[in-house]
Amino acid sequence: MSTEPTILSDTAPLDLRLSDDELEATHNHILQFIRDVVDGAGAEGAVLGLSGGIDSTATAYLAAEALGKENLHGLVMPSVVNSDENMSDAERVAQELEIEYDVVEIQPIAETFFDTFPEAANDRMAAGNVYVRVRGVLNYFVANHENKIVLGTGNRSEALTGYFTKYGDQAVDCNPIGNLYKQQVRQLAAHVGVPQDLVMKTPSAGMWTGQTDEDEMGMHYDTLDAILALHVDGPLSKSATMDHIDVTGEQIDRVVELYEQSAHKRQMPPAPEPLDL
Ligand SMILES: Nc1ncnc2c1ncn2[C@@H]1O[C@H](COP(=O)(O)OP(=O)(O)OC[C@H]2O[C@@H]([n+]3cccc(C(=O)O)c3)[C@H](O)[C@@H]2O)[C@@H](O)[C@H]1O
Ligand SMILES: Nc1ncnc2c1ncn2[C@@H]1O[C@H](COP(=O)(O)OP(=O)(O)OP(=O)(O)O)[C@@H](O)[C@H]1O
Ligand SMILES: [Mg+2]
Repeated sequence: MSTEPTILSDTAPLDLRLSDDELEATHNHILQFIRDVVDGAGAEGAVLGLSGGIDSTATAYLAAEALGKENLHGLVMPSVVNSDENMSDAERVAQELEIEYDVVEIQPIAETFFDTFPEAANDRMAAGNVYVRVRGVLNYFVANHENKIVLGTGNRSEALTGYFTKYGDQAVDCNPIGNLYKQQVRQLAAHVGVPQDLVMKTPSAGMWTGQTDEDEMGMHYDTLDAILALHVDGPLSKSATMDHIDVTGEQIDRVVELYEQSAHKRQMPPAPEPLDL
């Protein structure tokens, strides 16, 4: 088992960290994946949004290594709901990696949407999703122009719970860390040299002031990861899961509910079956 000491919380019900060999194999697999997607698209590199959070930071480190720093373009896109700390961390990541980056203030763009439907502008979720979707449009604006692909930063924990904005941060060409639970994203990030303060930063979708993933989902990522790995992805029944790890039936039910309610986000938009006319 890998020895990084600070990836797991003290109360983590399950240690999902990869062994050193598994971690290095995963690292190389993701580097190759990024190169394959870019080459397969005939593209000249990649664009990604930098939020100062661990998912985009880890993805940026991996992509800079896979593609070369000159082929990665970062967009830092602040609005009134983003903390200055996160935005300066995002710039710090770009500067540390020596990649090209732009800071694009998206508040005026979002305000145009809010002015169009003022009655929706005070709806925290609807308005928050506007920020997320505006970022997606800008990522593709730059990518189209520069013959680059858009790198997603989604991880497995988010994908299985639907914890992303449909056609927002999920509007991407690939998700290099998409098979890693959050705990494993932190582990891989530390492994590729991401500074420790970013590795252990509190996750936030940055859709409204003070939002954190764990408050909104109602549980710590280490608990979520454990239930996903054993019960949603894995074969253990609810009772067997409760026998194995220190989680409640309510927590398991909540995760299953998130998983089932978000099925539509993991599929292409459905259409009626063709009629046999
Ligand atoms: N059964 C169904 N079949 C087909 N479509 C269905 C549907 N149920 C809802 N929908 C559609 O989906 C829409 C709701 O989905 P959506 O628009 O995504 O919005 P929603 O899931 O309500 O909100 C997004 C969630 O993702 C979180 N998030 C967003 C962005 C980034 C991050 C992060 O971690 O950084 C987290 C955010 O905090 C929030 O909890 C509905 O308005 C409807 O259009
Ligand atoms: N202000 C922002 N500027 C640029 N990109 C952003 C911004 N906010 C979010 N994003 C993009 O949206 C993605 C999804 O956000 P998400 O919060 O899930 O990831 P994160 O911020 O990288 O990590 P964490 O989940 O730990 O906060 C980010 O990884 C980033 O690519
Ligand atoms: Mg974030």
